[in-house]
Amino acid sequence: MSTFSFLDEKTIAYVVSSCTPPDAVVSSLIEDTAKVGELAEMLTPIEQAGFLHLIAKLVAPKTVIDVGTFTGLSSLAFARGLAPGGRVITCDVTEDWVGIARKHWELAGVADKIEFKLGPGRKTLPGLVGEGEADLVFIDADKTSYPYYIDAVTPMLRSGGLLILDNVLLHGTVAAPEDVEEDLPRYAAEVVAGVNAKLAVDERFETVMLPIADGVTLARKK
Ligand SMILES: C[S@@+](CC[C@H](N)C(=O)[O-])C[C@H]1O[C@@H](n2cnc3c(N)ncnc32)[C@H](O)[C@@H]1O
Repeated sequence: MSTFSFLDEKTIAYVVSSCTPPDAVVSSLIEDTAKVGELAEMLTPIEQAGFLHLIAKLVAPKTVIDVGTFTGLSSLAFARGLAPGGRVITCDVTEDWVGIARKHWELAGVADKIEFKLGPGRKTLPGLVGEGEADLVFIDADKTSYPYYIDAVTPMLRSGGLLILDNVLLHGTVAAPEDVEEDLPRYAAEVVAGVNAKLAVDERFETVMLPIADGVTLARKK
């Protein structure tokens, strides 16, 4: 499975081997995801999944919103770090891979803590307004909708809550979107570069960008 990193393969392997190893459930989820073919590269890299899990344990959220379910690894990482009685609400535009997700949520004993909503994030997120405040939001779906997603979830995020954005470096293209030849990747790079620039000066948040995997931004709502 090839998930993007700025590090060379040897160094990635070293990083992964220096983290707590995945347990049997996560290993099985990775194996099942590899069988979906090329799209397996959408899976959150294993070292990033460990990072998200640790963040959840530190925050001990009651409500997590996870935009972009795929085979369920990020939701699993969050569900295992919830406060007692907490839940993860996750959405995806397709249910093609939710079978893999549900199988592993069951195996981990967290299926009852994760609610999957089918539909585009732009439709699903406004419907979450009545669900109470969120403590943690992870955005990892279509990159060109990031500005919309941030606007939609910011009012739902409690003060002190954490917004996490994935792929904020977009393979490095965000530093110079004008150098990207193809139209759609260039547009995505422009959009994400705009998000990064705006968030860095957004006074509602304290923001750090981490060069882990394809870039992860943590923004704490003041
Ligand atoms: C990078 S994957 C998510 C990876 C996942 N978070 C994990 O931990 O492995 C992106 C997911 O976003 C979904 N997606 C794409 N466009 C979407 C949209 N408009 N609304 C909701 N989900 C979308 C894709 O179907 C895909 O499953």
